[in-house]
Amino acid sequence: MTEYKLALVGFGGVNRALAQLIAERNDSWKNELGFTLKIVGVTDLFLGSVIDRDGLDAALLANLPAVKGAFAQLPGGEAIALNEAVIKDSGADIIAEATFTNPVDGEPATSFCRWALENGKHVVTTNKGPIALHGGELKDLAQRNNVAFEYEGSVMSGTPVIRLARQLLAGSSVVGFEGILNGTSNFVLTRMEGGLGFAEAVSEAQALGYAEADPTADVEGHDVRLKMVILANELLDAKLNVSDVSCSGISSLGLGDIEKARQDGARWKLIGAATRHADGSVSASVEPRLLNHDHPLAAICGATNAVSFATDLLGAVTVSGPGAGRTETAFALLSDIISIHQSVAHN
Ligand SMILES: NC(=O)C1=CN([C@@H]2O[C@H](COP(=O)(O)OP(=O)(O)OC[C@H]3O[C@@H](n4cnc5c(N)ncnc54)[C@H](O)[C@@H]3O)[C@@H](O)[C@H]2O)C=CC1
Ligand SMILES: N[C@@H](CC=O)C(=O)O
Repeated sequence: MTEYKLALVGFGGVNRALAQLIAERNDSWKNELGFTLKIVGVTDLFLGSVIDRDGLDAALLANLPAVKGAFAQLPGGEAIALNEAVIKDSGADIIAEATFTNPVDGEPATSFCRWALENGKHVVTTNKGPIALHGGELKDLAQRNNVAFEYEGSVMSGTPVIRLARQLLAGSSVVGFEGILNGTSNFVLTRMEGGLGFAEAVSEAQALGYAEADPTADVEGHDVRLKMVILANELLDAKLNVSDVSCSGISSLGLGDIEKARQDGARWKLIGAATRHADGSVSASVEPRLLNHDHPLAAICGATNAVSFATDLLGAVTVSGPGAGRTETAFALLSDIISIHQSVAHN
């Protein structure tokens, strides 16, 4: 039976939910997936760090109080985040990176990924910064070190949209896509349709674990802009930088705009769209759009996301599913680990 040793970098909503899944389901994964997971290290700026090469108790970790320096309560634990030691010296085969997304330079997560890959460890991450800003370099580094760099959760949380489009739409010539790619802003717009104020709706999204550490990234479209770069570079063979994607968010929409749209039989949605042109160039944008009720994306409500791929051979192929959520995003990390297991087994 294969057992992968896992180190968790960042222990907020997503990696804590992964620890919970491991606590609840590791035994059943033996038969269902052909492997089990052992957590050998965890590190977090707020909670501190802990390493145990024999394996940490996943249930204990998942239920640890979220108080500063909490890992110091555990045998061998420290109140400070020894990120480098956990990544390089815990004996992990796989690093699950889920620290905050930095939309400016992707740090410190990009350095965490580099350390892991250079040291021969697979990386699974839900963090958009390293991929959107340094994806090419990290993919090359992974290849040179013969390890995997997987990031399914970086777009549409647990909905497997990257792998689906890359693998199952291969050969269908994807020429563009448009979608609702931020759970928080879609949730906020939906709650505002119910009469809730903007600020209250953002607070709810934060409490539910959907929002970024700084929710400005959600409501101003910056988060979708990173996702557009990731998807366009992955699927349209684009070489987009963040600054190539025009971007405006939903913060200027008030309850009056939402109500007016309702009376007109329409809905405001934050839409990311990308197109490959005849000369091979790709353009992409993020902006609020007024969609009539018969538009396929108009019915997508709450933290649900959807993306519609325009293909040469099939026409539009639309996928919808969770766009945010702790457990949903932890599932994306699991799906990355499954993919690593399948390629290890295949090779
Ligand atoms: N929550 C969601 O629905 C989704 C989240 N993501 C991405 O997944 C990542 C994690 O998300 P959450 O767990 O919700 O965020 P979170 O804010 O709950 O957790 C992030 C954790 O990283 C820790 N951290 C920050 N800087 C650090 C450093 N230098 N060293 C070690 N730890 C550090 C923080 O203390 C915090 O506990 C983010 O990049 C987010 O954008 C992606 C898809 C969906
Ligand atoms: N804050 C993001 C989380 C997933 O990327 C969102 O709301 O979509």
